[in-house]
Amino acid sequence: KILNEKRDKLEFSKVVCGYPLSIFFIVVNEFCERFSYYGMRAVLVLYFKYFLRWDDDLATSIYHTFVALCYLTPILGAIVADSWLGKFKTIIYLSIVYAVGQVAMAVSAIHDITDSDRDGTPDSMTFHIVLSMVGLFLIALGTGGIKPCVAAFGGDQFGEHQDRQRRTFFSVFYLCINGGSLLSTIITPVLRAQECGIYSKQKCYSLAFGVPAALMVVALVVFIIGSGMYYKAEPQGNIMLDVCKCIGFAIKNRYRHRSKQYPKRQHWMDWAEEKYDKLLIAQIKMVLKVLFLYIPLPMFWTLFDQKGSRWTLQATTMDGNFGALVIQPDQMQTVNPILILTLVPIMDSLIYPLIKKCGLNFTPLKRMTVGMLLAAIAFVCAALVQIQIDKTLPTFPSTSQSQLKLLNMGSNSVTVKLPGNDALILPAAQVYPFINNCNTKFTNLLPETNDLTSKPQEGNNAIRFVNGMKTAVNVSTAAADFGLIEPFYYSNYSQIKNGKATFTLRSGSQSCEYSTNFGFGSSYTFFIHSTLVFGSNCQDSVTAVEDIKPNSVHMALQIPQYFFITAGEVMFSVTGLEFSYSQAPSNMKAVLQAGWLFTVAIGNFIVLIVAELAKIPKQWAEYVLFASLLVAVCVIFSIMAYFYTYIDPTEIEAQFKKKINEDDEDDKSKPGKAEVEMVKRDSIKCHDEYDKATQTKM
Ligand SMILES: CC(C)C[C@H](NC(=O)[C@@H](N)Cc1ccccc1)C(=O)O
Repeated sequence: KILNEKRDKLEFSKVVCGYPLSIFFIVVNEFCERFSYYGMRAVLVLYFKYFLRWDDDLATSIYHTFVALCYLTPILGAIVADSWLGKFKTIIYLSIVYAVGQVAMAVSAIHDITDSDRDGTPDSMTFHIVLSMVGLFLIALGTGGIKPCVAAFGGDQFGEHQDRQRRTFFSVFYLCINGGSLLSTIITPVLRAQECGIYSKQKCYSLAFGVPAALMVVALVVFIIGSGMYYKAEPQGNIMLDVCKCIGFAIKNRYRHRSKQYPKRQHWMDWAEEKYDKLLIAQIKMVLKVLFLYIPLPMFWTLFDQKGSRWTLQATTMDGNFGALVIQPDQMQTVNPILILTLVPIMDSLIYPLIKKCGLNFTPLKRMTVGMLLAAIAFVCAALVQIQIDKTLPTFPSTSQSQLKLLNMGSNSVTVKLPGNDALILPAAQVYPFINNCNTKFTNLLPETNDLTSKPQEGNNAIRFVNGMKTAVNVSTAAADFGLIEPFYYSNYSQIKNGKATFTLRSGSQSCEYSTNFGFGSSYTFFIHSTLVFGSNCQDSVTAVEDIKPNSVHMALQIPQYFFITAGEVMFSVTGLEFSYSQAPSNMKAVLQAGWLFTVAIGNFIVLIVAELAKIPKQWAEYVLFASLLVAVCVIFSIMAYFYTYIDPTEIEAQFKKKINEDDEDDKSKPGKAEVEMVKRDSIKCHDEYDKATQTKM
């Protein structure tokens, strides 16, 4: 039967350069699917915030819940595939669900549908919220459900002696994931920035969701085109139910025979032998061994997934000016897929063969251990960068202090005497920041509200104007309106992006322009002199007073941490994907892929919990804490890995099946008591063969 299976696999698809042609359809499907997923994800928070008008907290919570759900649903997909529909049908049905979800998202983002008064804003937000939540649920079900199936289905296309090709397939598969995600994270934000609409023009979220929806349909069509070439392993009944029942029986039976009079068995699962097939017991042992090894793995993902949160926040306090190119903080994340696209081929064709040539046996579990260490190094790099950033941050008043800023609006310097302080000379048009304890009282000072207590967000610059003229002045730019500023009063802060900004100062029908350049994360108070003459150049009549310095640590300093985390990802994730396939019994390939993805979900939950619980005041210390935790987990993992013995599930299954066939034949000729004895003998023999097949250690 096994030999037939092997022959079948090769007969199903044409072979090109030693690879089954069917693989082409699977990797193209993965490319389009990841484009669809990451493209939609790239604009999701902005959609929540600006289209559905949710606040930051709600938008972030729903976003993380959605991501976590996408890594929990693989379990569902895997059970359906391995026990009921088979991988092929599961991929088809869940891809349809997925595409419907993406279309629902695109439709939910058409503001014209409920904009009956045609003012550009939806009139029934409930419609858009409900439709988008249904859409997200279907997407989570679809993307998570097919994820373990597509990888395992790809692995299934290879024959038993195509280990090398199968390893290369998993690398190419990973390249496609990152190629798709890289393209979409660049393209969909551009689509979102377009304006579209029937009655009124608004930011085009429907297009930003519509293109990923179209790509998901393409993914489905490509997968169906390959249909005739795939090797489709049949599902073997409700395997998960059998597994649970078998484990339950083994535990119960062990408990019933807990007294010392009963001889011990090699493995606690052997207590299921009275009722269950030896092959099933052996398969469960294989799965449990791998799942046990997975226990420390979520810690890697905990660090890995902070790229999107902590590291992006770190980038907002850095300078993204790369000469001709200005990088926004969230665009730094694209460094990860770019590095994947370069590192995977380098590792596969250079580093791993070189290590092999040096006579070192760089086994999958060793690679994963090194991957974890590299991720820890990435966090040490992040901590070092953070220390540099902290040195450039302004000092803000603590909770027991207050800050006073004195601005000399006159044209001469003045002497200021503050209670309990020496007199100071304040030059014209200058600000003097003064931090004092709250119990010091100042009188006769202009009350100032809404001053900054932290660096401006997202690399923006916080700008305000102080009017030193005797007439009210209106100030505006293309990006912000500061409104009418009364004489000797100040405007609120407005957020201005980096680059050149031109401000128009207007009084009645007269106006003049003032231009200046901004970096990232600065704050300025622009003081309008009393001497300003409208109609002339007002460049010399406005003084920029720097409240907070622009970010001076360059974003390029984040590249080493991205390099190490991505090198770690290549060693850990690409290897783990293949390891989960190769160590799984034939009827539980998708289930083990889902187990692997489950470690990603747990890692994401740990990020949420740690972010809430561990309120470490210094960000660099938090990075060091995470790095240390991963090193500790890595030590535990390497010990566990040392005791792990690699198996060849196909060989073990073949031996068991052979024995069962022989037993069947013997059954016909030797019924009765002799048969029981022989099964016992064979069982011992099978265990010996199992042991022989599991010789290689870490
Ligand atoms: C976490 C998943 C198991 C692995 C995989 N993700 C990646 O390969 C990331 N490098 C992709 C990426 C793209 C853009 C920004 C950050 C990460 C997956 O999605 O299957």
